[in-house]
Amino acid sequence: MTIAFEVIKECKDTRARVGRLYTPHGVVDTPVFMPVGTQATVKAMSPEELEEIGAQIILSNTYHLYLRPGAEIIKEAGGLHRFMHWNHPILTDSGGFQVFSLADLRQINDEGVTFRSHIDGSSHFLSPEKATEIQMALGSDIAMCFDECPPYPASYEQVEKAVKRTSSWAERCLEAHRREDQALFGIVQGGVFRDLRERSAAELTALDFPGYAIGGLSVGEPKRLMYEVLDYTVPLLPASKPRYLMGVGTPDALLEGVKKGVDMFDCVLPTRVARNGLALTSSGKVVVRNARYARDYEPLDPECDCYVCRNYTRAYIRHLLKANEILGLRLTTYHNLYFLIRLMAKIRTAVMEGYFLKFAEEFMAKYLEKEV
Ligand SMILES: NCc1cc(CSc2ccccc2)c2nc(N)[nH]c(=O)c2c1
Repeated sequence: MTIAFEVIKECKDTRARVGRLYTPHGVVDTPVFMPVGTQATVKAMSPEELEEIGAQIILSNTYHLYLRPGAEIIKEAGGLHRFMHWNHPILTDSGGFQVFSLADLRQINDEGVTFRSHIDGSSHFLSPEKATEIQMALGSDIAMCFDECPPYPASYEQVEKAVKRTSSWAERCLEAHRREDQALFGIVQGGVFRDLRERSAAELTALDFPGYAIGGLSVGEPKRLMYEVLDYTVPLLPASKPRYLMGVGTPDALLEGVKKGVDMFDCVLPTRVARNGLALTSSGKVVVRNARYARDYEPLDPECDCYVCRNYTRAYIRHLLKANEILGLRLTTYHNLYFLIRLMAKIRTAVMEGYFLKFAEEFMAKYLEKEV
């Protein structure tokens, strides 16, 4: 069995649950936040720092690694774990989403997608079979099906077409998948249309994947609409299998997603906003680049016990960011990842000890969406 999942504890008053995901490269406690390492690195972090922060599993990207350095090089290097010196679980996305969001798409049809590389403009073709072969070559523990994620807003017909393709492509991925030590997850599409979500979930669960992702959300729709779709989509997925909500990871969305029964999350937010000098803290977002922190000798988050908050001040980190010093980006990224990974650990404890709903309410009362 390439992957196994067990539910350890269910929450009484919500769909939240604590689980354990067994993969060839180790065990993952869920709910889990997965740092994104698109080009075989979580930007500005070394694998040792990721371990120190408590990262259990990281994400990487078929689209990017296929274009550069190429799947062959990574395969020759012994696979993605060896290549990037990360000896814990890795999940790779299938590349479809990145083609739509990054490349200048030349054509999409039932066969696959033809696109021009965002790096050098060269022409390429990705199909369910090719995306599956690339992920087998990379050797990730969890590979994702090649899907079509429609934009938001999109017409019912557009979303219906994407559901049909996503289901047909899922069968082709399953057919092409040949690695016993790698799990292939299905991805449910359907936009914000309930009947299409139901159809997509029915067609994918009929294929009996070891895990399921909910795609096509956090693509620009209002958060309350995303939550509404989650409310009726999560129950359509088998309770005994892991549920992964793709591309979602602000603190409020993590809490809401856990409450609705989601086990796995990823988001570029913590690393991306760090590059803009924004720190996630228990009282909300701190834009540490702002002049107001020039003489602030407090840590990024006075309630955080991470290496950065124990040793550096806002004033120093602001100075580094203003001076475009690499250490500024590293320290802000380290803290942001620690903050989200620590939040997930607190959530797991709260579910285990039966106070998750109270924890969620108290956290949200303090974590103001606005900048502090
Ligand atoms: N914005 C949400 C989102 C994000 C990702 C990317 S998640 C990711 C990013 C980098 C590395 C690994 C996974 C998606 N990927 C796929 N395949 N389908 C989606 O509908 C989708 C929706």
